[in-house]
Amino acid sequence: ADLEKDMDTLKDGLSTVKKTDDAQEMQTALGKMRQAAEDAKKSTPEKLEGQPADSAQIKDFHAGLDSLIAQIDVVDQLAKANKLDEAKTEAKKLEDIRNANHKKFR
Ligand code: HEM
Repeated sequence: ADLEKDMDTLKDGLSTVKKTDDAQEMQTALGKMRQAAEDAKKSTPEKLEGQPADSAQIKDFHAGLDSLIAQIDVVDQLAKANKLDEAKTEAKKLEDIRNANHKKFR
C-alpha cells in the first residue's frame, strides 16, 4: 500500500484506540496500526525521494516507524491485560512520536 494509505490506517486506528472501552476492539485497532507502520517502511516519503536506501535520513525514517511500533506494542500489552486507562495514557505517546516524525519527514 502507499504511504498515504498507511497513514490513513494509522489515523483511523489511533482514533479507535482513544475512543473505545473494549479491550478486544483496541487490540484489533492496534494490530492494524502495527501492520500499517510495518508497511510504511517499504515507502519513501516525498521529502526523501531520490535518497539512497542506506542514507542517514531513510534510516532515521525507519527508526521513527520502529519507535512507533515499539509503543504500539506497549499499548497492546496493556490492552491485553484489560488496563484500558493505562493503555490510553500510553497511547498519547503515539501522538508525540507522530508529531516528532511529521516535523522531520512530512
Ligand atoms: C499514530 C501515528 C501517526 C498518525 C496517526 C499519522 C497520520 C498521518 C496522516 C493522516 C497523514 C496524511 C496522509 C495523507 O496525505 O492522506 C500523514 C502523512 C505523513 N506521515 Fe504520518 N502518522 C503517524 C506517524 C508517522 C510516523 C511515525 C512517520 C515517520 C516515521 C510518519 C510520516 C509521515 C509522512 C512522511 C507523511 C507524508 C506522506 C508523504 O511524504 O508521502 N507518520 N500521517
